[in-house]
Amino acid sequence: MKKERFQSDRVLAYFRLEWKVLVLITLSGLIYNLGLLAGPWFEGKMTGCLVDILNGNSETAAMLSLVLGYVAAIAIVQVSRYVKRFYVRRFANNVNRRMKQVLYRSLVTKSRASLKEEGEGDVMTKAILDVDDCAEGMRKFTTEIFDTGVALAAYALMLLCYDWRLALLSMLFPPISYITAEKMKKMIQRTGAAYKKQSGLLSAATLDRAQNAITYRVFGCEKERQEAYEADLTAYEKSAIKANIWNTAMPPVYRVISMAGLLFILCFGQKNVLGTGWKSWSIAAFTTFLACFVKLSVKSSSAAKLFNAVHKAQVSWNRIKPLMAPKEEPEEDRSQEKKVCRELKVEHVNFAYPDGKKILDDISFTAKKGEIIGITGSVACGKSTLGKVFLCEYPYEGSISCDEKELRAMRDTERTGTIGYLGHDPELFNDSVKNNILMGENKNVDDFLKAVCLDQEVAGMEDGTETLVGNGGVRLSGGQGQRLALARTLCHKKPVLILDDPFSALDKTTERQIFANLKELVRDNIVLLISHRLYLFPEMDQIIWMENGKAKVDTHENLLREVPEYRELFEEQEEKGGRES
Ligand SMILES: Nc1ncnc2c1ncn2[C@@H]1O[C@H](COP(=O)(O)OP(=O)(O)OP(=O)(O)O)[C@@H](O)[C@H]1O
Repeated sequence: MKKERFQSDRVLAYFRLEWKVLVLITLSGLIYNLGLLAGPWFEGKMTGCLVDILNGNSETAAMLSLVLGYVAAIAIVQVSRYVKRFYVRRFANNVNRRMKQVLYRSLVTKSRASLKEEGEGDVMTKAILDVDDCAEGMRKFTTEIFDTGVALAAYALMLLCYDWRLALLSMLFPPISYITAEKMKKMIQRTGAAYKKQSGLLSAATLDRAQNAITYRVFGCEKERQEAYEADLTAYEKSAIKANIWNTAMPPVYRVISMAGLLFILCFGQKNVLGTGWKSWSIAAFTTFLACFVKLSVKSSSAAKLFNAVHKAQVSWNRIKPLMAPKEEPEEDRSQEKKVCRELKVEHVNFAYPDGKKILDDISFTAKKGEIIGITGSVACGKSTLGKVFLCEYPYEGSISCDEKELRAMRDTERTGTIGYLGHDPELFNDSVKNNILMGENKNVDDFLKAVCLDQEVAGMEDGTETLVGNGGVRLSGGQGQRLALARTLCHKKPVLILDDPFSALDKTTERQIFANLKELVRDNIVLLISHRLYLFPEMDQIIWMENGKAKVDTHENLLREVPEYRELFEEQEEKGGRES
C-alpha cells in the first residue's frame, strides 16, 4: 500500500500525525471537564445540607458522605487533568520537533542566494521563534478545546436546566467578549508580525557584530556599531512591548465583560429563592447556579484569550509556510554504475544577477572527460559567476548540458550528483577534521589528506584526524581550511568539479604538488579550475580567458600567441616566480 505523503505545509497534517496522543488527550480531557461539573453540584448540595442540619432536618452523616464524594470527585478530576496536561505537552513537543525538522530540511536544500536574500537573522527567527509560537498556538488550541469548549457546553447545559430564562440572559455577555477578541485580531497580527521582523533584524545585527568584530575593532568603528546595535535593540524592545500589550492587557477586559451577567443572577436569582421569580429555588440551587456561572465566565475569557494565541500562531505560520512545503525525498541511487560526464557543453550562455546587470555574455565551450580547464581573466570579469552558474541558483540563458542532458532540467538530486563545487568560503563545520571530509562516507580519510598535502599537519594536531576544527574552521589557518575543503570535494568527487581559486592561500610548491595529485585523482572527471595564478596553466587542457563577461577559449599556447593580456599576465607571473625561487 502506498504511504500517504506528509503534507508538511498543512497545519491539520501535524494534528493527524499525532492522533494517538490526541485520543489520550480527548479521553482525559472529557473526564476532567465533565468531572468539573461535580464541583458546583457538590458545593450546592453541601450548602443545602448545612442549612438542613441547622434547621434540624438532616444529620451530620449525610454531610460526611457529601464531603467524601466531593473529595473523590476532585481527586478524579485532578488525576485526569494531570494526564491531559502531560499529553498536551507531549503533543506540542512532537509538533515543534517535526516542524523544526521540516524547516531545517528545507533550509538545507535552499539555494545560498535565496537564503542570503531572505537574511540570516530572519531565517534564524523563523527556525526558532516562529516554530515555537506555532506549536504553542496548537498546544493552547488543543488544551482549550476541552478546558473551554467541553466545559462551556457542560456549564451552559447545567445553567439552562436550573432556569433557562435567567441562563440565556446572563449568557449574553460571554459572546460579546469573543467578538471583542475577534475584533482585536488585526492588532494582534500586526504587532506580532512587526515584532518578528524586528527580532530577525536584531539577530542579523548580532551575527554581523560577531562575524565582523575584528574589522570594527581595527577600524575603530565600535562606538558607531554600538549605537547602531542599540538602535536595533530599542526598536526590538518597542515592538516586543507593543505585541505584549495586546496579549496581556486584553484578557482582564474579556473577563470583566464575561462576568457582567452576574448582575442578572443576583437580581433574578434572589427572586427565585424568594419564590417570586421564574423558578422556585432553594439556597443550594442558587449557590450551584452562581458557582456554575462564575466558572463559565472564567472559561469564556480563556476562550477569548485562546483566539489571541491562535492569531499569534497564524502570523508565525504565514511566515514559515513557504519553507514548509513537502520536499521530495532524495531518491536512493541504486545503480552500481559510476556516474560520469563524457562531455560538458556550454552553448551561448548569458547570465545576469537579479539586479539586472549582464555578467556573462555568450559563453561557449566544450570539455571532455578527463580534461582540466583553467579559467582566468581580469578582476571582476565574471570568473566566479561562471562557476556559480553551474549551481543553477539563478536562471541562465543558453544551454549547459552534461552528455546532452540540460542542467536546469535535471532534478535537484541529479544535479547535485553531477556538479561538485568549491567556492571561496570553505564552509567547514564545527566537527572533526575527519567528519568534515567524509561527511558520512566510509572511505579512508588519509588518502584525501595526502592528496591535498595536509596529512603531516593533521598528524601533528593534538587529536589527529579527530581534532575539532571549530565553527567555520576557526582553529585552522586559511591555507589549512582551504585544503580541508578541497579534500572534502575530492572525497565526494562529482563528474564535473568546479574549483574556485582553491590554491589562493598556498605557496607555489604546495600548489604544484596538490595539482599533480589532483590530476591523478580526476582522470574520469571534468575540472573547471578558476584561478588568478597562471603557473599551472601550461599543464591544463584548455584555458578560458575572460574579459568583460566574454570568453576566449583555446589552448595555453594559442592564447599566449593571440591574447596579449594573457601573455603579459603569464610572463609577469613567471618572471616574478623565477625571481622568488
Ligand atoms: N550576488 C551578486 N549579485 C549581483 N552582482 C554580483 C553578485 N556577485 C557578483 N556580482 C557582480 O558580478 C561581477 C563579476 O563578479 P565575479 O565574482 O564573478 O568576478 P570574478 O572575476 O570572479 O572576480 P575576482 O577576480 O575579483 O575574483 C562583479 O561586477 C560583481 O559585482
